[in-house]
Amino acid sequence: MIGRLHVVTSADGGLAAVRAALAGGAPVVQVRTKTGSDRQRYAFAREVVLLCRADRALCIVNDRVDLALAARADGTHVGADDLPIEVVRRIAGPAHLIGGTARDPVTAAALVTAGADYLGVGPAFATTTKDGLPDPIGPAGVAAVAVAVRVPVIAIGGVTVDRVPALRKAGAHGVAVVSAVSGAADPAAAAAEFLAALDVT
Ligand SMILES: Cc1ncc(COP(=O)(O)OP(=O)(O)O)c(N)n1
Ligand SMILES: Cc1nc(C(=O)O)sc1CCOP(=O)(O)O
Ligand SMILES: [Mg+2]
Repeated sequence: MIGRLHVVTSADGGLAAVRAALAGGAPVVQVRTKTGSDRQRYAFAREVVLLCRADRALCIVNDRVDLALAARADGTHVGADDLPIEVVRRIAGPAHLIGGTARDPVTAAALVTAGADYLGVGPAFATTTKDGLPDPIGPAGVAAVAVAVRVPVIAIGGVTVDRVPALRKAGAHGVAVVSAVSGAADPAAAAAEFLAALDVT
């Protein structure tokens, strides 16, 4: 089963935050880059893959299965504007982890049928990290998806340590966070606090 804490890299986040999050015990790091040349994005992803390997953590690349495969990452997370999950599966093969973004149960079920190994579900709460998101679905929206699928649900969007219990009660297997870890003054301590809240020791 995939890890319960997915630390997503921040737009301005470099390797220092990734190193610290891994030192704090993060089991999964998601490389989320939206700017830069493919060469730069590949180089960053590859560095994160190597850091994750050294700490026995998984590395997942957002949006781009080509970058994920080039960097030898463990998986790819795709959203509504990215390649369809069945295409990612065809390209990447059966061992590659594939996550999909779902905001409602119908979409969630379709993504699982298409081959998603886990779902990122949100925005659970309001966030300033990403523009253009729909209204937060809250723990109730996360629960609606969680009961509809049999793959792990990872809640994302405005997740803080204090909000973890409500999300776990809603059926979330885990959480994905950008600002609360990658943007924290002490990402190692922040990751460790999340893991404690998630009952991962
Ligand atoms: C775990 C997780 N869930 C959802 C998302 C959002 O992905 P996506 O829809 O591809 O949007 P961007 O992150 O690309 O803006 C995610 N990254 N991780
Ligand atoms: C990247 C992203 N995707 C979301 C979605 O709901 O699809 S919410 C989000 C931002 C999460 O950042 P933070 O932990 O700082 O709120
Ligand atoms: Mg994406």
